[in-house]
Amino acid sequence: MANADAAKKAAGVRAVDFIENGMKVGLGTGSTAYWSIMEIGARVKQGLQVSAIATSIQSEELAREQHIPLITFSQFDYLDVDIDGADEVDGQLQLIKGGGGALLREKIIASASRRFVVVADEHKFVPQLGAFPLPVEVTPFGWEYTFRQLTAMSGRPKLRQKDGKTFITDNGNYIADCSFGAIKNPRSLEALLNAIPGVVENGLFVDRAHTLVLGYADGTTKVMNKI
Ligand SMILES: O=C[C@H](O)[C@H](O)[C@H](O)COP(=O)(O)O
Repeated sequence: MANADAAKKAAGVRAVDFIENGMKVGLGTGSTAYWSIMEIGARVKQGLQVSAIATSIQSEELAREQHIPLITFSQFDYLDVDIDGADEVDGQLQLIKGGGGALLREKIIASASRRFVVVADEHKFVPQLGAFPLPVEVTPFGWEYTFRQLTAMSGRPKLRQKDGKTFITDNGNYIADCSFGAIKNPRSLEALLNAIPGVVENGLFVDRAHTLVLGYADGTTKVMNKI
């Protein structure tokens, strides 16, 4: 296993220790959350009882393969724990997410969770957010106008492509990958972006994470809690 994968696996597996019997759980998206879903599946086979909701179609399919019982929003008021990855995380546990395009469902599920545990390899931990392009989910209707608004904010938006086509999110929207440079005030940028009518959501997760599990290439982990 490559070093980065070992670090992701270590974080993803360790985070599952926060799940107790009977809990309602949010399942994240991406190559780190993958390991959490696999570990939850393994523990379900050993008798752990959980019910879960996924942050993407991809993770939902993986959960089904792992025989993890799934629930819908009509079946719960809140989730006990959400375990999800990040593209960048700073010392205050503020995040950039959405590298896989799942940010909207991820933010709804993080918001519905009493405890949001972020899993990441050591390279995701940064002194300041902003080197990773900030994903912004926009409606296809009027996207060119919305992009002009993002450009006016110095966001330098790029329409995300995949396999030579425009990338479409699970919600039928586009992604603008933006470069704002170093993000000094994530809270205000998150709010300013969401004030643009064609913006559905953006990948800044401010004051949402409670716990960070960082994984290292040697298989060790470090747990940090929001102060
Ligand atoms: O949209 C994708 C999510 O926000 C992922 O959790 C994030 O991109 C991190 O993914 P990975 O663990 O694969 O680096």
